[in-house]
Amino acid sequence: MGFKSDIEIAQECEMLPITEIAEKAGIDDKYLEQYGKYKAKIDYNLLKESDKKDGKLILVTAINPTPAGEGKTTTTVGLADGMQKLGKNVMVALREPSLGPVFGVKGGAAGGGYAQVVPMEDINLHFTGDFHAIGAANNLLAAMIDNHIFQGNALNIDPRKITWRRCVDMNDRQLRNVVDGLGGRTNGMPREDGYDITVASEIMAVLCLASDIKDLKERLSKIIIGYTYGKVAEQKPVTAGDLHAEGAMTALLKDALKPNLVQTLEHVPAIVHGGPFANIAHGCNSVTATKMALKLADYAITEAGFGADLGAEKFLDIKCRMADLHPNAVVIVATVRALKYNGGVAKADLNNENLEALEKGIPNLLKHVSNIKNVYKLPCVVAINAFPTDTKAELDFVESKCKELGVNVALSEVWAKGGEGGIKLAEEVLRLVEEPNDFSYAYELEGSIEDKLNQIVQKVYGGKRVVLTANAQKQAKQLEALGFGNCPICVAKTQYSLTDDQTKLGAPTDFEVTVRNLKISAGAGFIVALTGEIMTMPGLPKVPAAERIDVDETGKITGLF
Ligand SMILES: Nc1ncnc2c1ncn2[C@@H]1O[C@H](COP(=O)(O)OP(=O)(O)O)[C@@H](O)[C@H]1O
Ligand SMILES: O=COP(=O)(O)O
Ligand SMILES: [Mg+2]
Repeated sequence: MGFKSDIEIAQECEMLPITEIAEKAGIDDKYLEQYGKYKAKIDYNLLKESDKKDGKLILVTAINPTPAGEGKTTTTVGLADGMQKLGKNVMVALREPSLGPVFGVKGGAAGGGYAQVVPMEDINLHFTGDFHAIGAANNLLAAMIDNHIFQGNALNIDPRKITWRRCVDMNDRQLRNVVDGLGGRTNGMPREDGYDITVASEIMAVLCLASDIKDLKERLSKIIIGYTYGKVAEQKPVTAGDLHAEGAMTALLKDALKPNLVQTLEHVPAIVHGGPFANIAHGCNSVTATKMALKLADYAITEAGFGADLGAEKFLDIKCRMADLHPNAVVIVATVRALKYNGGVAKADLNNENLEALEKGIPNLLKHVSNIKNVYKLPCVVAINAFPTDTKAELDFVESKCKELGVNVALSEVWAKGGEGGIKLAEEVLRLVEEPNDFSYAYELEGSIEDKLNQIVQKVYGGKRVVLTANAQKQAKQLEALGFGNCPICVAKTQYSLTDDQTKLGAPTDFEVTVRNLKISAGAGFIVALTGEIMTMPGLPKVPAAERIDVDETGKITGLF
């Protein structure tokens, strides 16, 4: 259809110097640490030293997506640009992209079309080095664990019960399960090990929840890396603090702890920080980034990954609860292609008009709308993110169906038109944020781990119950005995389905969700529940996006999208 690519549009942008963006955001120079002309870090002491009243908090989530994603980041940016066109003081808070999807299937995470944050190549690649720092801290701890064992194992760590894994920010299935420490006595102790993608590391979660260096160090020290020898009842958790690793890890992370400042194509200030995925981790940008945007602007727009059953559930039940955040409105992004996908259309046929499949996919949208309105008791609007491949009949059908069903809806054309295409959505959001709301969690923290999982499965996913495997039942008992029973739960689940089976699309009911593993992220303060076949190290597709990326002699990158 001859559209400019995301990177072409981004590279055409005449960015403002980041000092001007900081000034526009009201960030005093003393809090700004420039990383070149168009990026900077913000000292989190700005939060401690500002007494400005917080602005309104808007969450952007979505229906269950196709593998390409439905435009939450794009809508977040375009909505902010639309609000700016209406004269509002607005900022966005986004996650940093991971190299996994950049070189894999989804591509970058800086938005798309005329609704992007820039400089998109920097943001999608090394940015300011935060993910490299997280990887180094994660792997320093891993090295110190194996070294402790090699040097005599004074803490009596059972190598078969080490729960800490190495990490790398790449989709590399080859590293999911490895045996290391080979080569004989002087080269370590042979054991089974494995790598997670950096965004699934607990260090990422800790960085996204920590408020300052002191809090970060305390959280890192609490990380449980494994258990000692002995029967379950006798096993003692071993922490990063037991290994005296927290100081060096904090040193590696001291700059990564500061949020990054960039700008949208229309120069709205954007704070981009932290990047956990929402299927295998908690899926939200850092608390500090969100709180800074709230402190600096009258409207802070943020996104949580994948569909509302994942990112929004964790944003609301984990992040908002831990950080005492109170959202004022929710935008649920829906697309014609994702509705058809949920209506059973194969990926290859998503560009063909199909009103019947659209209708079949609507129940997925209705389930997410019902969750936001009735479980979390928040006002919401469905943003139909218009794609160039959508036909007018399809767009009109979705909009009229929503109206017929009493669903608040606005067409969003921010990908094609930038802020101009987000004005209608912005006007509706500005109305919604003024409505009082009775924000509630899907579950209270008191109660057993199984009970909390049941409430998530029944209320948010629409299923019948959770089933814990024998291994998970044992782990639940151990975690409750260790005093972690009242932690919130971060469910690791496929993003394509409300169930734990990625082939079950639409809005299934009467299903069970099987939890195969429960692990405490004691530094982050939540329990991770692995369901179905979900893995914490994705793999590359048959034709990785990496094959289409290049750079010319002038250093100009092409193919990033
Ligand atoms: N309206 C649209 N038309 C065409 N492409 C779009 C549109 N919205 C988003 N995209 C593209 O879809 C992909 C996913 O968008 P993104 O905003 O990252 O979604 P999410 O944050 O939900 O994963 C990106 O490549 C983006 O450029
Ligand atoms: O964790 C996933 O995030 P996106 O849905 O923004 O890709
Ligand atoms: Mg996104």
